[in-house]
Amino acid sequence: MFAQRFDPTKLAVVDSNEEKPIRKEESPLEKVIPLKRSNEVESEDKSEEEEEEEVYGLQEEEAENDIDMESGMSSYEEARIEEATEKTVSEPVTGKHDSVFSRFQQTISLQDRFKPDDLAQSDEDNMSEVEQRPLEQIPQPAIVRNLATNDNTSFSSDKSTAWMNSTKIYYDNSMIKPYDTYGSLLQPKLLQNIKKYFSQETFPIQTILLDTILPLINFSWSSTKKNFTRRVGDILVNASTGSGKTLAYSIPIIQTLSNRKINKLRCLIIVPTKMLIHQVFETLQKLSSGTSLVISTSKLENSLREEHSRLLQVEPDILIITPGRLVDLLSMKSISLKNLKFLVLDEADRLLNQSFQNWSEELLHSLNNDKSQVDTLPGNVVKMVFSATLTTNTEKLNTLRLYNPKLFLTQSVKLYNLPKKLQETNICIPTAKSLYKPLFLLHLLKKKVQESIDNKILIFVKSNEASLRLATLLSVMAEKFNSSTSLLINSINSNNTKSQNNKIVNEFGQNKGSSMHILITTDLMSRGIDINSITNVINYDLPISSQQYVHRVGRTARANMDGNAINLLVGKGERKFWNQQIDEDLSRDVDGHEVMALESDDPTNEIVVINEDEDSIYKECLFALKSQV
Ligand SMILES: Nc1ncnc2c1ncn2[C@@H]1O[C@H](COP(=O)(O)OP(=O)(O)OP(=O)(O)O)[C@@H](O)[C@H]1O
Repeated sequence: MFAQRFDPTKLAVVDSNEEKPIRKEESPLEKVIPLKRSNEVESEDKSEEEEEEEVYGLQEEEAENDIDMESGMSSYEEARIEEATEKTVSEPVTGKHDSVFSRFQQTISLQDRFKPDDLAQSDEDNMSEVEQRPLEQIPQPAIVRNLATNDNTSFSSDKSTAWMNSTKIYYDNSMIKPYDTYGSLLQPKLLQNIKKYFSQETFPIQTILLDTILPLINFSWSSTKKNFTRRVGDILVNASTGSGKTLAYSIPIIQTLSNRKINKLRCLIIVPTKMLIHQVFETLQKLSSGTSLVISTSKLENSLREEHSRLLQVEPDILIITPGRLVDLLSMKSISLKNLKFLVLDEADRLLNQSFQNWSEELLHSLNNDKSQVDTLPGNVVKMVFSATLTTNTEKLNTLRLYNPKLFLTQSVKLYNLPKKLQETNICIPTAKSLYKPLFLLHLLKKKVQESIDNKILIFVKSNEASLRLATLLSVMAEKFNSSTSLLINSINSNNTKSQNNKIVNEFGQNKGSSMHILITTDLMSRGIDINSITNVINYDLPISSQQYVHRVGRTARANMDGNAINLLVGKGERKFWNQQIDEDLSRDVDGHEVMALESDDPTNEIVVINEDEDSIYKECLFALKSQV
């Protein structure tokens, strides 16, 4: 009945026989992946969603039969899960169920012991964690990639067929050109808006995409509206964080639709979080200014009924929406996909990992139904799949039933690319000194203040509780160590209401002032958030995967600007985890930076040196914290 017990002693040891460059600090160990790692990445997304609802308080603002927008579950499903959860928890456990129930509790507690508590999940997640599946083998982790070869398809063994069948189009960071070179391919008004609101020059991913598909789009749209989508084909983009993906997909869409005569829903843009809806909307509004295009967003604070009537009154050309709300609108026939030409999945790997309500199947089912009236052939919509950590090794891309896909990527040996102006630093703390980690963080922040008061720092921790606790302790320490004037410390956590958290994020984005602004948050801020002035990202707690690392550090060094990522690594275990489970997957641009490692026994490393006075003041702060949190 329950998923097979997770036995940590049976960690999957994957023996990578292939010769691979042995890193100087790494002995020739076998690569070890915890049994649940691949699922953890999956559940990481669910827990982020749950966290999102919690932190943004989406649940309490739901109208009666609306849905949890982030989780994507309809109220019906939620009720079922709650009922099942209540039943499990409140039902008196009679004798005959005792042993089953206690085994279930043991399994959960055992899994939690081995799962970073940032995956501390709400009941729904635990319910989804205990999948109703026959007692068969738990899916083994994906085969470890052989990184020794230079062939960037070296990990092709675990790639989806969609990825394998795609036409690969490589680009590199040198591909930058003035937008004026597209004068003959772009509507004059669109070109004017790009240069007015964004830039005179392209970013590499924009160059390669516009060079490849603008001629196709312009020719196909003018010659055959019906086969236009098949002439263009589907588009997969794997491009680093902050590389301008939003603009890359928005420009071809506005270029195509600004010629339309009547407003019909021709473009659906699906994003995983509420914050991203607003960000994409702003980009499209700027690009389409001066046109009659109708761009709508799914207002998550509106009730489903209001949204339904609004969409029936005015059909938008472009709708930006989260998966959960999309499924409900489709089931209520609030929108028709009959005229759809573009389907965009932004942060696609995160979206495809969101399994709630099986949104992708629901979407494709509705698309086939609605399209059956006008075009039943494959390739009747241009699907655009974008991410900095695009899923390569799951069947999830196949569920999209891609048509003649083009895959845009850079030549890199590893799985993910980091922004080329990102400087990473590892601060290695011996386990014996881990008690002083908050004090080392204060030393680091004071050092950043000395470098520049304009520093804006995002600190990632593993859970809501850690965010609240660290913010409180830091504030106490800043006062005791006379640094409170120069540090403005805020935290995103579930103790705040949704509007308080939104206000904190907005202030952090606009912060101008005499003190350095510090925001402590969990991974809900790691996806797509575009605050270009973040100068430093500090991983106070390590992320649980290289994918999460890429999105966290991608909050800085955006749009070709400089940025710093600092990782606090406690003990040999975290150093090994960083080397083997994070660093192994990362490509750094040829003219990018090398990772710096500050060793705690390095006398010049003032961050981890403590004098006696500091020691006693710090202990006073810990004591004071006990009374506050
Ligand atoms: N050609 C350009 N020149 C200068 N800035 C640009 C250009 N294109 C986009 N930008 C800016 O770069 C920033 C990052 O863009 P965007 O958010 O689209 O990146 P992204 O690749 O989607 O990042 P993430 O993967 O984190 O979502 C935005 O502020 C955007 O306005």
